[in-house]
Parts: sequence; C-alpha cells; structure tokens
Amino acid sequence: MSSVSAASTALYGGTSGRRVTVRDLATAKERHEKWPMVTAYDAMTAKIFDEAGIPVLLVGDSAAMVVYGYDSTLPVTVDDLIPLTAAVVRGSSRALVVADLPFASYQASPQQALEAAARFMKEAGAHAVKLEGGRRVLSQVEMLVSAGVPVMAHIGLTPQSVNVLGGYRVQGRGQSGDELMADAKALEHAGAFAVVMECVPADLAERVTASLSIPTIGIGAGGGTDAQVLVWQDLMGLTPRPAKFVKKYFDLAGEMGRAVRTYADEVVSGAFPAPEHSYH
Ligand SMILES: Nc1nc(=O)c2c([nH]1)NC[C@@H]1CN(c3ccc(C(=O)N[C@@H](CCC(=O)O)C(=O)O)cc3)CN21
Ligand SMILES: CC(C)C(=O)C(=O)O
Ligand SMILES: [Mg+2]
Repeated sequence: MSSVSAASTALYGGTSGRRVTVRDLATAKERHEKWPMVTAYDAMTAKIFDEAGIPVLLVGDSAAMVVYGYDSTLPVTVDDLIPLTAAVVRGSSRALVVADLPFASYQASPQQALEAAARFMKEAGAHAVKLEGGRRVLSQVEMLVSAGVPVMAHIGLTPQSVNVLGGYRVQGRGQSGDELMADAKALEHAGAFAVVMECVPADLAERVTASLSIPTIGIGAGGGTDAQVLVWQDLMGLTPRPAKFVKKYFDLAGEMGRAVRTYADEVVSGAFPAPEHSYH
C-alpha cells in the first residue's frame, strides 16, 4: 500500500489487496472512519483512483454530462453505461464499483429494477447499484436486496428529477427536511447499505447521519456525513462551471490545454518528433 497517502484508515487504503465490500463500509461507520468516493468512467482513471486507495468508485449517470456531453443526466441509458462500468471494473482491483441506474431503468417496477441491476452485474461486473429516490422506490430497494444486490440510495437533489425539482438546487430546507429524514430511515429499513445525500443543508445531513446505522455519503451536504463523493472532473478542474460544493484540487483543463498547445507548436515548428522519438 505504498502509493496510499499518510491519512490511511482500515478502509481507506487498508483492505490489503482484496476488494472492499459493503461490510467493510458498515465497519468503517462503527469505527467513525470517514472515507472518500469518486466517480470513474474509464479504466485508466479507475486505476489511478484505485491505487490511491479510494475504496468506492461510482460509475455515475453524470457520465451523461461529463462523458457524453448532454446537459442533464436524463438521456443516458443502461447500454451507454455498461461499457464504462466494465472498463472501471477492469481498471480497478481493490475498490467496490457501484453502478448508477440511469433514468427510467428502475422506476417502473421492482422487476424493471432487477433487470437493470442484473445487466450491470452480469455484463459489467458491478458490485452494487445506486438509484435515486426515497419512499417512492422502496419496493425496488427491497426487490434488489432480496435478490442479493447491494443498493446505495440517493436522496436530496436527485438529478433524474430535475424537471420536477425545477433545477439543480438545495433540497430539504425547512419542513421538507422531515421528509428527507423519513426517506433516509425508510431506505435503511428497506436494506440499503448506504445513502447519498446531495445538496442538503449541513445540519440536516448531520442529523440524518446520526440517526442511521448505515453510512451516509455527502455531496454538497457539509462535513457531517460518513463519506464524501465528487465527480472526478469537478475535483480535477475539468468542469467549466462547477457547483458551490466542489473544491478544485488541480487545474487539469489548464494543464492539458498548455500541454496540447506545446505539442501542436512543436509539430508545426518541427521540434517534435526528435531523433529519440524516431526509429533508426
Ligand atoms: N460534473 C458534474 N458534477 C456533479 O456534481 C453533477 C453532475 N455533473 N451531473 C449530475 C448532477 C447535477 N449536479 C449539480 C449541478 C449543478 C449544481 C449547481 O450549480 N448548484 C448551484 C446552487 C443552485 C441553488 O441552490 O440555487 C450552485 O451554485 O452550487 C448542483 C448540482 C450534481 N451532479
Ligand atoms: C454525483 C454522484 C452522487 C452521482 O450520482 C453521479 O455522479 O451520477
Ligand atoms: Mg447519479
């Protein structure tokens, strides 16, 4: 585990070679160990995050926006996401790989949810699935759990409902905080192994975290959750206008722009390729 940074825990960088399991995540909560999750959509970035000790990789339906160039997550399909998920599984060896069930692949019925989850597990090797919604998707969560599929829930800002929510905005302020708390408890009772809370007030996320025995994963939910998740293009500085909850850890867009301009200049000037890049 030499490539893992100093702040290592039993979970973050610590399962000595084998894949992280949902049971490891439950244990981490008991130990009050915080852990990081990032998205991944291809084998090479998955390998980098895996070797850095990230215990959970999410193949998000955010691929619709950051991979496929749509302006919402709605257009992406199971067929679009399966090859990306398979690549992330192939690129990783330690991380638990969670596949996001895309819009309209699970809402219709528990049977539809199991069919979609089964495709991610059989065709891509995903270890768990994530779906959006609270009490309205309980029958789906129960079906998946009874079939042996670990389910990560996702409440608060649920981007697949952007046309009902009226935009990507904070959820759970005031009265609706009680609804969010009730959703979280119902999802835990239905057997979800973790719950993502997106764009909710920090104090609410902290109260939900204290009320649940399963891990909570925050994105724009403050520092009181058990784990955090970010879209990797956001934290690496590839996203043009990231949300307020994003911290930019690198200027990848700037660095890549500089590098490709230098390459282009050297092709034009004849400086590249040099003799050492040529076969003799
Ligand atoms: N690159 C990327 N990162 C994400 O985190 C992400 C996606 N894509 N696609 C799917 C959803 C959409 N998400 C978003 C997108 C935008 C905001 C945003 O700009 N929010 C405003 C607050 C608006 C308000 O509350 O009025 C912000 O300024 O933070 C939030 C979440 C999160 N998810
Ligand atoms: C931002 C995370 C939670 C997500 O659902 C996604 O990347 O699709
Ligand atoms: Mg998603």
